[in-house]
Amino acid sequence: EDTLYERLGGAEGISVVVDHFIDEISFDRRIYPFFKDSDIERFRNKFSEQLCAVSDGPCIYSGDDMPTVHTGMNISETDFNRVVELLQKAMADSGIPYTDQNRLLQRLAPLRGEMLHR
Ligand code: HEM
Repeated sequence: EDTLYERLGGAEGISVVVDHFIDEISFDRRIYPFFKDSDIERFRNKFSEQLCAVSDGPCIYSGDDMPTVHTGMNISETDFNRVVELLQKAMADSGIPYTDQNRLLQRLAPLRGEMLHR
């Protein structure tokens, strides 16, 4: 059986999704302000690594933990839902099938409590 990582297209597939995701963020009036002073190359790198790791790919996440990263941002449910929507859009635009989109989102969902209202 394929791993979710393989179903997403491996490193190449994830890199396409993350490019689309960063594009979506940069055009989004609600979410862009959170990122305006961020090092986007670092974000690209660490977020890709995290997607690889949670989808059972050959990566070990080397970024900071989720509470540390998102503390001080005061992220609301609406902000969180919007980011999920942008990631969904990025996956759809990358040709990831709907069921695989949902599989990935299900694996990220448990992290929600680590970033809200901090
Ligand atoms: C499931 C949802 C999310 C995941 C898996 C996630 C994951 C990550 C990861 C892996 C990083 C990079 C960490 C590092 O540099 O070591 C990061 C950074 C960041 N995230 Fe999230 N994130 C999520 C939701 C959100 C939301 C909802 C917002 C804001 C609305 C947000 C705003 C940011 C910002 C601004 C950075 C850059 C921080 C910096 O400049 O140092 N994230 N996130």
